[in-house]
Amino acid sequence: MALAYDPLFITSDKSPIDVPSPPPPSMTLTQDELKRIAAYKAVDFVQSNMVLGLGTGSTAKHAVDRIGELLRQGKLENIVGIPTSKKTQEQALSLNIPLSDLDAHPVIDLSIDGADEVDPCLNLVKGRGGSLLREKMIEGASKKFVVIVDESKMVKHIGGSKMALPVETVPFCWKFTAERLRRVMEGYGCEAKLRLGEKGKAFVTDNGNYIVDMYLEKDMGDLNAVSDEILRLPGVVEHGMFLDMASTVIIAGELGVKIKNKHSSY
Ligand SMILES: O=C[C@H](O)[C@H](O)[C@H](O)COP(=O)(O)O
Repeated sequence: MALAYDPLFITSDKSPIDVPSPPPPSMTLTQDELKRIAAYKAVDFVQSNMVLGLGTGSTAKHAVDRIGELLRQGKLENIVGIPTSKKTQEQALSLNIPLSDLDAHPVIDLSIDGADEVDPCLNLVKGRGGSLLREKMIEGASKKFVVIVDESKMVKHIGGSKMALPVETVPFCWKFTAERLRRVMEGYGCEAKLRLGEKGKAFVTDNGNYIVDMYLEKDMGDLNAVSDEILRLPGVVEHGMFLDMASTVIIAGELGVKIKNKHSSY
């Protein structure tokens, strides 16, 4: 379905316009509508003949829907999608988006995906939906990585939402790994909890692993140092901090759409 929304304005970090006049009260949008606006804007970057990383989650779902719609209408041609999860794979197949994988396409033109947190340097937290490993592999292999969020995802620092920073771990002795993780991050007031899925059992990722969610009280400061320490733990597969990976972040808010590009000052 076409989006019946004409953004009141679009600002980018190349534009000096940052504080537009507020929309009329009747324009109040739901969080899902904001996600869809950001997603549709990102799909403007898609061109025919591209290899695309297809993200996972409630925001990326709108982008995948839109790509399927444009393919069906013949406005896009010869697209190859690389899905970041089994769920996105199913969605893309249902929309007849041709699919492949990183083995066949080790370089991706453009990936579009949501995020759980975005900090002022465009570092991200991802994986609250459980798909961080495939996302990191695919988005890390992308020439351009466009992140789509509603404004609620913007934080002052990573972990700032006080919600989970996910870490994918092997199931073998997960408690041991969770405790090692907690110790690595205890200086930031960290709690580590196994993510639970259906019927109170451990949530299992697409890769057959578990997720330990880290809840932080304080700013971690040097994210690269913390990342290195986490990745050095043998039971850890990957964590949900996506550092210096996003090229562009599209933020949809009540007052319009804002586009932030990597390495710009704002
Ligand atoms: O594991 C899930 C992914 O990293 C999602 O991209 C992230 O959680 C954002 O999801 P949503 O768009 O549903 O907020």
